[in-house]
Amino acid sequence: MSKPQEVNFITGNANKLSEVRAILEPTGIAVRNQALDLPEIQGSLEDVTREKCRVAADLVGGPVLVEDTCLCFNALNGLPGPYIKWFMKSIGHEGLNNLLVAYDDKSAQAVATFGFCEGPGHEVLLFQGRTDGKIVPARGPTHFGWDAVFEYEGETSGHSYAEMDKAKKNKISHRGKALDALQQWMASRVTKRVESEK
Ligand SMILES: O=P(O)(O)OP(=O)(O)OP(=O)(O)OC[C@H]1O[C@@H](n2cnc3c(O)ncnc32)[C@H](O)[C@@H]1O
Ligand SMILES: [Mg+2]
Repeated sequence: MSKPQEVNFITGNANKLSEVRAILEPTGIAVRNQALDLPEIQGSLEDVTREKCRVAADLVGGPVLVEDTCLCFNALNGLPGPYIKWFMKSIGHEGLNNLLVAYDDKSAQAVATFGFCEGPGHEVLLFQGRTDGKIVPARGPTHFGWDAVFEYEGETSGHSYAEMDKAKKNKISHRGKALDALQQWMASRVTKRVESEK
């Protein structure tokens, strides 16, 4: 019998946690949580997550899952990117729109990069998901970060993330896509373990 699947998701963000639970738990992966304040270095999206994950594994002394979210404006060569949290805090939804006033190109990409690490000293594995959209004046509930100013650019475009119901957002979101990749990797790991136990 293979062990039940579980991840210890290290985040202080309750909205992220509830999306990760809603996406992973129906696939049979239980999600535990520890809210630790992890350092977020300057660097590429991948570097930020890799370092966050390495530190989390050291602090916890066991397997951890972390995630870092970026919002990249194409007209600004990818900025604010990993610094979106600080931009949101200091200039808010209106400020994010104002950053693009001088440009016709309002397109943006939401990027989630998850890092999984077995424990201290182990390699960090990355799982990334990207969703295209554009920056619009805020529409819909404003309780989760920049959800209200990110308009999804897919089949059901015309809706901001905040205007979508959760199931819909999770299906097409940067986070949903990254977790699909994580879940596939976890499933293949179980298959390998079962084979090796035969
Ligand atoms: O503890 P951690 O996991 O680091 O949680 P955090 O809130 O610090 O999150 P990040 O460092 O990844 O910063 C990303 C910022 O983007 C926001 N954010 C993350 N995912 C989002 C989503 O799906 N929709 C809207 N805003 C989001 C989040 O609230 C932060 O302000
Ligand atoms: Mg953070």
